[in-house]
Amino acid sequence: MLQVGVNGYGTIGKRVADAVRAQPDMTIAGVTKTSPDFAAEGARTAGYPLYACDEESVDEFHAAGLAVDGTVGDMVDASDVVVDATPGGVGAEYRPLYEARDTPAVFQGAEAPDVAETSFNARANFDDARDADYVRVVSCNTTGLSRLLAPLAETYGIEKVRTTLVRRGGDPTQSDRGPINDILPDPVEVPSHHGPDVQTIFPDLSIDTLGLTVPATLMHLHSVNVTLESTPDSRDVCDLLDAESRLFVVPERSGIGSCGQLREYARDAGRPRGDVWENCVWGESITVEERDFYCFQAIHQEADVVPENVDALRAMFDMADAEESVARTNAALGLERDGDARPDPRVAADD
Ligand SMILES: NC(=O)C1=CN([C@@H]2O[C@H](COP(=O)(O)OP(=O)(O)OC[C@H]3O[C@@H](n4cnc5c(N)ncnc54)[C@H](OP(=O)(O)O)[C@@H]3O)[C@@H](O)[C@H]2O)C=CC1
Ligand SMILES: O=C(OP(=O)(O)O)[C@H](O)COP(=O)(O)O
Repeated sequence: MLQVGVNGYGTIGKRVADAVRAQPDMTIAGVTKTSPDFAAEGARTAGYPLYACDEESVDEFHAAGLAVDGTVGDMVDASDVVVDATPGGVGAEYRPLYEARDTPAVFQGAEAPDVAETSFNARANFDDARDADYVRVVSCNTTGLSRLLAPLAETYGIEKVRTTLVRRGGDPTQSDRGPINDILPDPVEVPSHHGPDVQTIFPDLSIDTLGLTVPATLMHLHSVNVTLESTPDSRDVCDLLDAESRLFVVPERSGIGSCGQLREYARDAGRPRGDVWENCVWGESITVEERDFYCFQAIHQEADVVPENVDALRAMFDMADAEESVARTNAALGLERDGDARPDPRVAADD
């Protein structure tokens, strides 16, 4: 069993911890918190060994009646590998501590790419992380784009990608973020940072991205145009995408027309926290005109990178190949095609 420590038990860290614990070949050695709040209590209730970020906060945890097993360094000592899910930039500050203890680590998307030996997406470049000590799982938006572009590139070839990313203003817990009544070019520079980030996965890809931020917390929504190197039929592309385990091609007959309905669909299916681990590509939006492919896809920012972190661990420790790891992760999470009885996207509402 691979012993995994999670440094930073926030939005991503707590989900990664639960996903790791669900796997047959890895377990949680511990999680860290800076403050003894409800999430720290939740970690204790979940049965995770809990560590404070430093000696000062150990006292705070004890004063709050929460037992801790030590500090971050103690957790690293108890771990074969750390998933660092601290806020952007903090992970890079921790890398020397991981190195000093000879402990590999997985970093997240807000870290600069050079925090790690390679950036990672299970569908696109699993093998690049094989035997690496430091790996960075790309951001939720970059993960979503990589999953969509990989099958298109392999099957049809890609000449150029143009994408507008409608970004959620914050996560549901982030009441200090916004906007609350506005629409922002964000970042205002063109291209946005997402294109270069996708190029950390597909180095030779020609891609332009624009970002804007809206008052929503549910999901990001991408408007995608890809100029292909061949001229497939829209139905063939729909079938190609539908065959991908982490792409949910939303069928017309499902009546799902919004991000809110996607999240409700996940809650109805009993998904933990109502998480949507897959990209959600609206089937009706999949259109090919000559060599131009178009679609809308929604990305649940709190969830899509979670299975990717699990696969990154397997790649680093050579525990499975890409196909086997993705299948194992999906099965353990309940992200399987048959398991969630998702309707066939090719069956229209009036068929
Ligand atoms: N939220 C999102 O939409 C997505 C985020 N990511 C990436 O994941 C990473 C984490 O983001 P997210 O989970 O949203 O962030 P959160 O703010 O939700 O969680 C960060 C966690 O790190 C802890 N922390 C803060 N400072 C330290 C420190 N010095 N030492 C140890 N722990 C610390 C916090 O502890 P405490 O709570 O006690 O303060 C908190 O538990 C970022 O790189 C982000 O870009 C990737 C995809 C999507
Ligand atoms: O951490 C994230 O968003 P945030 O930095 O806006 O909180 C998500 O991964 C999205 O980031 P991105 O829009 O820079 O890809």
